[in-house]
Amino acid sequence: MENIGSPPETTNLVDAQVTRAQESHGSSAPLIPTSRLERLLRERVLRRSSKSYHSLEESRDSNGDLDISGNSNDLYLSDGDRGYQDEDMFEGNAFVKHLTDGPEKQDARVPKQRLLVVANRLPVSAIRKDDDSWGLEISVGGLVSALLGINEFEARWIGWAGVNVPDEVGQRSLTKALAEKRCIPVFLDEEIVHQYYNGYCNNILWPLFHYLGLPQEDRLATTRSFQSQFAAYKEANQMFADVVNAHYREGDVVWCHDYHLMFLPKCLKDYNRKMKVGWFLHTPFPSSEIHRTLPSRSELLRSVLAADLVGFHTYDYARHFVSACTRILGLEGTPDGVEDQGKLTRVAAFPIGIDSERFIRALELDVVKAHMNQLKERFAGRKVMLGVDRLDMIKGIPQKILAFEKFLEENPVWRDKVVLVQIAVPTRTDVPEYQKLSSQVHEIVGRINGRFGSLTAVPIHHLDRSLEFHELCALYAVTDVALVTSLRDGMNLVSYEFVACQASKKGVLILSEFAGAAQSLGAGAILVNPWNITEVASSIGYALTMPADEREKRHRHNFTHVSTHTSQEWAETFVSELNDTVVEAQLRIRQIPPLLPKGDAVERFMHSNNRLLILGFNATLTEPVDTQGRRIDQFKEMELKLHQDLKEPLRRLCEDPKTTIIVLSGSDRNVLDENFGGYSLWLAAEHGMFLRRTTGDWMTTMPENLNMDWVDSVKHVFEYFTERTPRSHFELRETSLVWNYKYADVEFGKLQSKDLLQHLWTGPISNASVDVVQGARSVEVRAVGVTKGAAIDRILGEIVHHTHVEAPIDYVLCVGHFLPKDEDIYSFFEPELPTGPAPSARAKIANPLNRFASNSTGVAAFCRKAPLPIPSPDTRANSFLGNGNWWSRMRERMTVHEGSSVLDLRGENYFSCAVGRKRSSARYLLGSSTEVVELLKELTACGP
Ligand SMILES: O=P(O)(O)OC[C@H]1O[C@H](O[C@H]2O[C@H](CO)[C@@H](O)[C@H](O)[C@H]2O)[C@H](O)[C@@H](O)[C@@H]1O
Ligand SMILES: O=c1ccn([C@@H]2O[C@H](COP(=O)(O)OP(=O)(O)O)[C@@H](O)[C@H]2O)c(=O)[nH]1
Repeated sequence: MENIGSPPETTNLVDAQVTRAQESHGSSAPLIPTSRLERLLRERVLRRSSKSYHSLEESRDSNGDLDISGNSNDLYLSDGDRGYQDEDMFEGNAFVKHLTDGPEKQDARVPKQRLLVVANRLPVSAIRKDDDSWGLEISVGGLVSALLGINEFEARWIGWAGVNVPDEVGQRSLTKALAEKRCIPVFLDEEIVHQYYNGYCNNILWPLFHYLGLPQEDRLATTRSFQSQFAAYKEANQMFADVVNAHYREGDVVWCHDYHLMFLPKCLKDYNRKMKVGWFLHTPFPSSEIHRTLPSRSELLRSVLAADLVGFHTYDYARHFVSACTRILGLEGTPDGVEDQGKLTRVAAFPIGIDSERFIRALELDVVKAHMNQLKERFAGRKVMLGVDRLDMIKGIPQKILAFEKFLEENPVWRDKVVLVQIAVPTRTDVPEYQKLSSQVHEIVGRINGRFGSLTAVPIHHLDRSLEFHELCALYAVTDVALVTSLRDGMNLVSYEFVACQASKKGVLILSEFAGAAQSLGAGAILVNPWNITEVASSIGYALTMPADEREKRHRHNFTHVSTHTSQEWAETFVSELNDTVVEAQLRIRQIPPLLPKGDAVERFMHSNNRLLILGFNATLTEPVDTQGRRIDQFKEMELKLHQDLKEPLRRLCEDPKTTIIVLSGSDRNVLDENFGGYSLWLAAEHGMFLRRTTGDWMTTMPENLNMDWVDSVKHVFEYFTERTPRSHFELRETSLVWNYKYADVEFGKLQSKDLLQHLWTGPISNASVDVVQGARSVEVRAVGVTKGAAIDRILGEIVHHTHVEAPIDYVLCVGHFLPKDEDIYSFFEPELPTGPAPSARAKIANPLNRFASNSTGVAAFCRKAPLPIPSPDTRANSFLGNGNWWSRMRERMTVHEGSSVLDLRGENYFSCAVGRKRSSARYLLGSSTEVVELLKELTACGP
């Protein structure tokens, strides 16, 4: 497994894993890996040692001797039904062996985890023989081949049997026949198959994901419109989900496969959010620029993101997916995956492999040897070149044949010394594009054979059918040069299988650089661009004449890879990562503060006598912005406007004599004046640097000697980057500057912000007393120590000074979408809060009395003895420089005054609440400003 970035440490999880590993392996050795990487390494070692033990055990015959013939693995599809040619495909196959064996025959030492594999296609396709009798044939394709290698789990396979079964009798009998193979059918009727499989899957998603673009929408035929095909796609996915839900048992792992089932993770999680759901894509995931052309682009991405773990064959595909989520959905891409409101979907690369042993063992079988002899005889005196592909436009079959033609054209001496055997397995034959391809290939092959063939031999042997397993192994083994020219290919297992069968011949692999396999077999193969016919033709010449020692070295390299990166390991790694991801997510959730208990907040508000509401502005009291896949209207969004629905409740709260409201914002005075000028409340602009009661004038709490000399040069840097970063902008405030790249291209914006920071640090602010505050998509430069938390003590002092306090403040609600730097405001009221992000602890503070709570004598500490003087500029400067002197002095002066206290706050009457954030040091969370509106409405309902 290759993570798309460096993984975080997960010690608790690791401990659990280690304990599990120790238990299951009976080891008492101290295994204390501290990171995910260490754990994976450790598990790999354990898996390998356990595997060699198991394989030794399994390959011993009854006499205890080693049996490498493979004959002990003889398998068949159904009792008394051993006549199908394809049953040989199951030869030595781990999954089918597992499918065939009952649980009682499994290894009793370690209970296996139940795995529900959900793929469009079952490993077997059904053929109806009679009303209630069925023949089962192995399905062809890389996905089936790979998954057949799994035997570590107690697996069930859920999928479509490739046949329409409209009648109940047939459905019942097929279900029964498949149950013996541990397969569970999803019955799709003809119309759904037409729209979902032929239509949306194979006519839209498949070409798009392979960079062939979208087909023209056919407006005249409703069955060929995106809309109806997408509707069928969703319907089919829901049908798969219904079957999964019916068979799911708590603790099962559900592994969804491929582009057919992108909607499935969401359907499953909607039904049961505790289900462990993984999704793996077997095709490439294209650049986000391609994916964004798809009309249902956002819905599909969001549905996939419902999974816990999302896997791809290569790092490139994973990167493209993350990039599509950031660019199209506006979500955060992290080194671990995609984050949405604190929920992380892990995204990683898990390159698939094959069950190499199965191929190696097969070569020892007499039947395979016999096939090899026949082939050698048939092609005696000629070098054999081989292509094995489904007849699919992504496989580049015409390009391959044209390159071969060019080679023959340019190298007449080879014309009777080489043959190209092309196995083109018919596939998706109901899709018109595939029908066209078939005619095109036949036409080219005919032309070339006519041109270079003789009475006794033709240069191209083209077969429009699949081969049985033993024939295929024999063909791989006698081949001199394999030719894989996919225009795009998720992985391409044919290249792996060829390598596995070449232990003695050490033939050459010519491999398209656009196949996922190029990442793993690129070192030993000759990589080509299949579109460059000249290059492929010359590579053919090079391969055919390659010296033996070079062939040997190249082969050894690839053989090592193929025999160590098996499908088994691939599946085990994915499932083990999925298990871990779920545990990690649970740990993460525990660290997220709970939602604000609104009822409690309202109830306590109602029973209090003097309430203080501290409210942020941006994203707290403004209209929510929907970035979920919609184009952001930058123009509208940049103009901060008070939420329409908030106007009335805010007005009523302001009229309440028992409630004081402060709007505390980073925005400048004008913005606050425009929005709140008509209300009776306190405004604290620029993080509290300016303060006014709306009935009075602005006061500046800014120290007179505050050095702002840096502003011009920072402004210069910000201007420079704004000019060079389309759709970024900057705000020049009186005490700070903010450069915002929220609307710019995410990745470019991030790069530019790194560059900008470097310019700042090495230039204008290198010696200035400033703080640089990085937001999710912004960089702000402020005078040092300016934070909302640092300002609140001064603000309170001013308010106390200007207000006639009849009863002590006994209720505080502090709500905002604040930057981490400004979250010090939350802890201002509870100094015993731990500084680290451990909000769960916050909810259960042992001492309900905070710093302002009554002391043992019942007298609050925050009381005024005498009128509070406005601090001098010097003392203000101290306050803003964050040394706390001013505050301590003020507190010293605020002792008992005629027996009444100014603030008497108990822990349970304090509600700090972060809006639209998951990671916060606030006690509670609210989802968005819409929920703030609801809350304030409920508070007004309490009446004055
Ligand atoms: O089921 P079909 O429509 O007949 O198609 C057969 C399979 O084709 C695709 O295979 C992919 O998976 C391979 C294994 O990961 C990979 O090596 C190859 O590059 C892919 O093309 C498809 O993704 C499967 O779902 C189909 O079953
Ligand atoms: O006559 C054939 C030809 C091919 N295959 C199998 O089909 C799979 C093709 O997988 P690949 O990943 O190369 O491409 P896909 O067809 O999945 O796109 C391989 O496992 C082949 O062994 C097969 O079973 N019978």
